[in-house]
Amino acid sequence: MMDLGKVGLIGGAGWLGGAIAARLIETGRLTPDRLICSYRRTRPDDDLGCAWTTDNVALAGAADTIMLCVRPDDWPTIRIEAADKLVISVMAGVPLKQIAARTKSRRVARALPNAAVGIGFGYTPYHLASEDASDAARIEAIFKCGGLVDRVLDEDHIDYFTAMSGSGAAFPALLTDALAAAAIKHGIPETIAHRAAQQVLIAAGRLQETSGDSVSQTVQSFIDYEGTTAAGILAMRRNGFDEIVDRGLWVAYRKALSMSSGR
Ligand SMILES: NC(=O)C1=CN([C@@H]2O[C@H](COP(=O)(O)OP(=O)(O)OC[C@H]3O[C@@H](n4cnc5c(N)ncnc54)[C@H](OP(=O)(O)O)[C@@H]3O)[C@@H](O)[C@H]2O)C=CC1
Ligand SMILES: O=C(O)[C@@H]1CCC=N1
Repeated sequence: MMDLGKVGLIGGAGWLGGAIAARLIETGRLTPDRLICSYRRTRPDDDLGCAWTTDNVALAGAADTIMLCVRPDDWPTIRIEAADKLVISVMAGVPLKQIAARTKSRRVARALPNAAVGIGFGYTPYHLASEDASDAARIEAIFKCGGLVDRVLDEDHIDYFTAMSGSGAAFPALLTDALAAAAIKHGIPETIAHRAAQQVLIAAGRLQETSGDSVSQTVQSFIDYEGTTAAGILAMRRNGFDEIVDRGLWVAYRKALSMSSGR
């Protein structure tokens, strides 16, 4: 197993930073003495056993790999020097050139996990500025603790994935909520409608995982059946379902691009 050295998470007390920290320890990928996390206001009451600090400069000095897990709005307040260290940002929108300029590191990467990394079902695309194979292996070793990982060669694709897979359960939940709302409108009691819709969502993920089919094949097999589901799918598509999803992701992607001051 690759030795990751010391890993420092700036913003390790947050939603995503906390999920990554917990996963690194729970899977045994890092021993607690190899993990340093920083917080701003409140030290989390956790049982990870890692070191906690409010001093990001000290964290950057002690860590071999530094992960930036603060909100894009807080990025301007982070002043660290990290020459020769691997710096991985999970921040939405902040471009690599800004991260390299601010940290003085040439070993910079962007990764875009989603919150499901905390339960090992995340998806993390990453983009690395250099061709350094050992840095790529290091990034993959970190994020494979939390699910699937892919390298993308175009930084713009990280911004697109910020909107798409970065939203994690949000868009499937949105569809599920719409299913429940439609059933409620039809007169089905609220608790039953939500219970039914939620079970459909959970089963969809599990079936997809075990069937070996792609989602396109799943949709097509229902269309080919030519029953009630096919009628519903075709009506949703005729009414702009695909265009609405495409438009929503485009707006979220543009929002990601707008989240950094320097672009
Ligand atoms: N949540 C998600 O699913 C995803 C998030 N991201 C990205 O990950 C980043 C973090 O998001 P998320 O975890 O949701 O946000 P949170 O607000 O939950 O966490 C951010 C954390 O950073 C802390 N923080 C801010 N400034 C500092 C500082 N100077 N030193 C130490 N800690 C600091 C905050 O502390 P305090 O509470 O005290 O302000 C907070 O605990 C964002 O850039 C986001 O775009 C990317 C993909 C998915
Ligand atoms: O909603 C957000 O801004 C964060 C970043 C990517 C996914 N969630």
